[in-house]
Amino acid sequence: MSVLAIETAGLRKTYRGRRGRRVAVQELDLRVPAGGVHGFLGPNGSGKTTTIRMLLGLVRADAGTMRIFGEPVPERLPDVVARVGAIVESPRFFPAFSGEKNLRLLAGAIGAPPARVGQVLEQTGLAERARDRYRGYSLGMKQRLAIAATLLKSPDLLIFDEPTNGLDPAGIREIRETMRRLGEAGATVLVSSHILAEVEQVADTVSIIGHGRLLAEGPVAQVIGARGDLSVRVGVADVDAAERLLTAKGLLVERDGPGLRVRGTPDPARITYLLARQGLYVHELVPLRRDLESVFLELTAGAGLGEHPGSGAAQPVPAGRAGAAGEES
Ligand SMILES: Nc1ncnc2c1ncn2[C@@H]1O[C@H](COP(=O)(O)OP(=O)(O)OP(=O)(O)O)[C@@H](O)[C@H]1O
Repeated sequence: MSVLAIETAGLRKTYRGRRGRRVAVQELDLRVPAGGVHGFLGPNGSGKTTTIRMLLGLVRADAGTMRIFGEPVPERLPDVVARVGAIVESPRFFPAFSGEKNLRLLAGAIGAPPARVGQVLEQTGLAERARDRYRGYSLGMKQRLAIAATLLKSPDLLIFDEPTNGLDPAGIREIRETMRRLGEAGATVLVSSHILAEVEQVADTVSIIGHGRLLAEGPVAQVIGARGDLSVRVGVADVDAAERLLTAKGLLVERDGPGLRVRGTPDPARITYLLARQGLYVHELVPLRRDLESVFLELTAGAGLGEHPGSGAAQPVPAGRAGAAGEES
């Protein structure tokens, strides 16, 4: 079996403050395969940042073990740190210098070859604006420059904590494309987020946490597919007759607006056949798949997270994505 990029077992962290103890991470077993993009998902306050900070040796764990590329951390962090690039907080750049000059200075400071600067500017899509001053950059460009900076030392593992916070849709798309390129080039990208729509399109695998515990993990398709059935939306003129007929044939049918919804992963071909045989012709037949957003809501609600105000678990499904019901496959 190949070595995992990140592996934690029984990880636990409790903060002690004036208002008592707060369990941030509990018995967390995280497994991030090497290569590709891994979404680390959970509502606000579910323990993502704490986990990342423990992995990077910025916060001490109370219990459990952690490995990066098979090396126990924080003990062996000095041995693996050269293979890890992370953006946990916004890095500082000189506003009056260009993006390129900022990266040259940084490359010199960390001993990265100067030729690397041009490469990382290309990788993050900043080459065209490389000579512009940093202070004129959009938020998305600033964030991409931060990613470029972490790429200078050619890390095998990149850790991004909520990298799209505060970005507009164009900025979000740029970051997403950058992550996808890095994952495809063979790096492991761990990206934390509470906004699933952003991660679903780019992640190969995901871990979903709530209250510091792992709720689900695996390839995106598997995490979605393992939970619940697929359904088919059926548009037909005589809805009553179609409903009676399909129900009589043992299908799970319910009304869905002007049409019907057939649940239980039915075969669309069988639906058209049954209806057409009785002269009921289908004018719409849409297989609907669940998306990660609905799985996430279900999981976090099940963990008692769904009703927390501001928990992020109750993120409204963005316009144009009607959750489980609205995604065409
Ligand atoms: N330094 C700290 N002292 C006390 N409590 C903390 C500290 N840092 C985090 N916490 C608490 O630990 C819990 C987990 O927080 P954490 O920041 O790890 O979650 P998160 O999933 O990254 O959330 P977000 O998406 O909001 O960043 C929260 O309840 C938070 O209030």
